[in-house]
Amino acid sequence: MPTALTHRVRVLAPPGHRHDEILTPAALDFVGRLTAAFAPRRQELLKERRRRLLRLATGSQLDFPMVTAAVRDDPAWRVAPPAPGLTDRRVEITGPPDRRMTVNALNSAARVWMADFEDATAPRWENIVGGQLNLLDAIERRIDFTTPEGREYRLGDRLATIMVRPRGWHLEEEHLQYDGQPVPAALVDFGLYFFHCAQRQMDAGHGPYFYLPKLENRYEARLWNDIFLLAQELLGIPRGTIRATVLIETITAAFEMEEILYELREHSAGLNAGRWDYLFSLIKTFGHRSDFLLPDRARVTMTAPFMRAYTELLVRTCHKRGAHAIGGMAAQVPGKDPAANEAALAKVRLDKEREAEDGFDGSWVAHPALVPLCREVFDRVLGERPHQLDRTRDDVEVTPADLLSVRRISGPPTADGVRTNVRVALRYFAAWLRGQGAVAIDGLMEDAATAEIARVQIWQWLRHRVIGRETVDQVLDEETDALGAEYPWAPVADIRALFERTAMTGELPPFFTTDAYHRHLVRRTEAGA
Ligand SMILES: CC(=O)SCCNC(=O)CCNC(=O)[C@H](O)C(C)(C)COP(=O)(O)OP(=O)(O)OC[C@H]1O[C@@H](n2cnc3c(N)ncnc32)[C@H](O)[C@@H]1OP(=O)(O)O
Ligand SMILES: O=CC(=O)O
Ligand SMILES: [Mg+2]
Repeated sequence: MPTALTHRVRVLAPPGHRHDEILTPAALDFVGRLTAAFAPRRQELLKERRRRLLRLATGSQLDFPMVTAAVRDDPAWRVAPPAPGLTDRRVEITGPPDRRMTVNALNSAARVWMADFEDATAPRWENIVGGQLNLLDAIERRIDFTTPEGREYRLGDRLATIMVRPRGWHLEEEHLQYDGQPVPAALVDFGLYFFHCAQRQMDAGHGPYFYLPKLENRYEARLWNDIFLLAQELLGIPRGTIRATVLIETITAAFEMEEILYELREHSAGLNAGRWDYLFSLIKTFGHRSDFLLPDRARVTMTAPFMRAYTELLVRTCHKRGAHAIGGMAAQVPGKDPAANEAALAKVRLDKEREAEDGFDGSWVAHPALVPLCREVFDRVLGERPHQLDRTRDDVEVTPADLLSVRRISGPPTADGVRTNVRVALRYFAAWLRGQGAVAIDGLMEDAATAEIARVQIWQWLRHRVIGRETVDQVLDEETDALGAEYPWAPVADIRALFERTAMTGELPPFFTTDAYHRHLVRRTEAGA
């Protein structure tokens, strides 16, 4: 590599156990190079996000872009063929890369494990560096451990393929700075993993594989592609080794699915239907419009016409281009009560059956106990085939109006719906501030995406006066008290203030995570390593 940039990259955090194995001068230099090359473009794209949001708020219409019609109409291009370990993706488990869950996920019999630095991780510095260490240790097969209670965690023989999801473009990593500015969090997560594990993964017969979250348009996909090209070049890894599945989880990206595949075509591993952020994005983008008023979250299911339009278009687009279409996350997780458990499994089964029948090539589960269920459902449809890319879904025709036909399921929120959103948001915030990015609340998996829905729904209902401020204040009082009683450790005043700032203000803050990160998770030291 050319001259080192190490002196321009600084770690502003107290040294942690084994952090020096991840934050090596060479790894920091690599992240610094990516930052130098791409941070300005990221800034520009974030500005464009804000400009577009404003245009959409002031009457501009969403449509499939005219300027890229030639890309959509050209029948010739295809994405790269599936890379080793990514041909058969019928079951994918997701979760944060904490040590115990890393072993459990890899052993879960899922084909793929999405190691998540994003929706399922609260971005405390220890979680970020610790997650990288766990990945490295797992790939090196030195992660086995025994708990003080004598429980053994050992990697088995057949492990899931690892795909890493870095944080989204909106987040920054305050504990790592380049020329005195925080490094884009996405480049920290991508860069450290790629630096340490790309070659190791190739030696083990796989490769450096990623999930890319919260993209809003084709330019953001192009940015990732350029990052991949430079990263491969800097480390002497053959061009086209990286593979990435893009989550279609913003309403604007849904209008550019084909273009996103095109931009990433030599590194593409298909698209995933990230339903929770998709709903969040829809409310955030059109929250000011009364025709986008949504009812209780529990009523907005995947069978709503606009959600079906989105998933059908995703399968059609992927298969037209030889790319895998991966289904999303049913939120139900197994619990201790047998009846509730049975009901949860039945709901997950229905969800996976619909996806498999629609043509998806595999889907996500949130818990190891759901792996057999998802596999069984996809086995039934796929049989011996590794995927169903041959199902081209030429029957599907989706118009912009179909993607935006929210009005067809509208209706007023119920008292239960209001309480559930307040309760979930407060409880999730408590977990997140404590360093846990995914939790089970009342039998449902909650993570950053679902918590975002909870708080923006309250904002939207207040904005359109379908609920009154007094109602929310009263529920908030009750639920804050309940939280304090149940979790005496929780900083209830901070949590309540976070809710008020992100759900009860005139102007909707784009993400609760950016606010909460800066106020509560940053522990910067000026005299770091
Ligand atoms: C919108 C989206 O982006 S979805 C994707 C992001 N979200 C996620 O990835 C959430 C993933 N799931 C989870 O984090 C967890 O399942 C939770 C938090 C919802 C529930 O976790 P728990 O309360 O620990 O569940 P439970 O007690 O039933 O776990 C039983 C065992 O399964 C393990 N386990 C549960 N979920 C997972 C998982 N996703 N990956 C690996 N292991 C898991 C637990 O670690 C525990 O292991 P142990 O017996 O060795 O201690
Ligand atoms: O990341 C997945 C989602 O549903 O959001
Ligand atoms: Mg998401």
